[in-house]
Amino acid sequence: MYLLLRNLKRLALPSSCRFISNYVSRMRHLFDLKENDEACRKALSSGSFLLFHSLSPLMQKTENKYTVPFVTASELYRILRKLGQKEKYLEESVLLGCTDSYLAQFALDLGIMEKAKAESLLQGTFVDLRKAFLLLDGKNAQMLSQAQALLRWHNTHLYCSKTGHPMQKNVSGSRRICSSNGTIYYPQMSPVIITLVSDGTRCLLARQEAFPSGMYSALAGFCDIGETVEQAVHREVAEEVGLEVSSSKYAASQHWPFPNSSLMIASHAMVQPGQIKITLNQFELEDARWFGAEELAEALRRERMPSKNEMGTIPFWIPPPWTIAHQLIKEWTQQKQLC
Ligand SMILES: NC(=O)C1=CN([C@@H]2O[C@H](COP(=O)(O)OP(=O)(O)OC[C@H]3O[C@@H](n4cnc5c(N)ncnc54)[C@H](O)[C@@H]3O)[C@@H](O)[C@H]2O)C=CC1
Ligand SMILES: [Mg+2]
Repeated sequence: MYLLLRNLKRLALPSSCRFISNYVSRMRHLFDLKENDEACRKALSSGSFLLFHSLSPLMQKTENKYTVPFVTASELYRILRKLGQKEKYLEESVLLGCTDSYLAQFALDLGIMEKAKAESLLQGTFVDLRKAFLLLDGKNAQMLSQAQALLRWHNTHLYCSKTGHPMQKNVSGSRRICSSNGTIYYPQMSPVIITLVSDGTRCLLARQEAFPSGMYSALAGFCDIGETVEQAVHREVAEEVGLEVSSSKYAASQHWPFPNSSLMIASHAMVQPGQIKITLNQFELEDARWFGAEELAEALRRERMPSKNEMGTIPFWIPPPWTIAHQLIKEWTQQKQLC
C-alpha cells in the first residue's frame, strides 16, 4: 500500500480524482515500474517470476495438462545461488504485469545455466512453447505469449543496428538503449490479419502443412508495409485461396507469439457473390475448404483436440476456445444458427 500511495503521489493525480479503480491504479503502478529503474529494481525483490530456458517456458505436467508455475523472488534467489549465479542476474528479467494486489510479475530466461540442474531444482520441465501452446488454457497462453515475445526481442537486440555497439535494457525491459549514441529501441510486433471468409451460407477454413494433424483455421497473413488492415485482408485472401473479398468487418485482436511476436487483427469477410471456387496457393496452404454451420457447431462442442478414430485418422478440429480463430468461428456459427 505504501508503494501504491508513493506512486500515486509521483504521478500527481488531480485533487478532483477522489476515487480511482483498482484497474486504473494498477496501470499507473505499472507505468511507474516501466519508467523508473529504482522502483522496478525494488519490485524485483518481492515479485514473482515465470522462468524460461532458451525461450522454452518452465511447465509442470499433471494428467495431460500443463501448469505454468510462478516462482517467488526468495525461491529464485535460492535457486540462482545453487546454479552458481549472482542475485544481480534477476535484473535480466522483463516486467510482464502485476496482480490485483500490486505484486509485480516478471519473466526471466535461465538459458546461460545448466538446463537439467535448473529443471531438477525447479521440479519442472522447460517445454518448447510451440508444442505445448494449444494445450494451455487462455490465461497461461496469454502470459507465456507475452513473456516469450519480450524475452526473444531482448535476446535478438543485443547490439544497436546503427552503431553496432552493445545496448543496455532498462530494468523493466520496456526498451533498450544504445551505449554509444543513446538511441532508444522499443519491443516490436508484426501486424497480422486473420479473417474468416464467408459466402453467406458457409465459411472458409484452411490448414498449413505445419499445423497439427486435422486442425483447420481462418486465413492469416502478415501486413505489408504501407497497407491498411482492409487491404491486407483483400490481398491475403486473393493470394492464398484466389477469392475476392467484397467487405470485411473488424472483430477483435490477440497477441500471438509465433513466429516472433504478432498482433493478430481479426475480421469477418464476405466474398463477391458467386465467387466460391477455391484456387489454393500451395506454397502457403495444404488445404482449404468451405464448412457449413452444423459441421462447425460440432467442432465447437469438442473440448480439446480429438484423438485418432477407428480409421487411424484425426477428425477435423479447430483451435482452442481462447484463440482468436475460435472466437471468429464461434461468432459466425452462432449468427448462422440464429438465422
Ligand atoms: N491464431 C490462429 O488460429 C492462427 C495464427 N496464425 C499465425 O499468423 C501468422 C501469420 O500467418 P502466415 O499464414 O504464416 O503468414 P503469411 O500468409 O503472411 O505467410 C508467411 C510468409 O510471409 C512472409 N512474411 C512476411 N512478413 C513476415 C514477418 N513479419 N514475419 C515472418 N514472415 C513474414 C514469409 O515469407 C513467411 O513465410 C503466423 O504467425 C501464424 O502463427 C496463422 C493461422 C492461424
Ligand atoms: Mg497465411
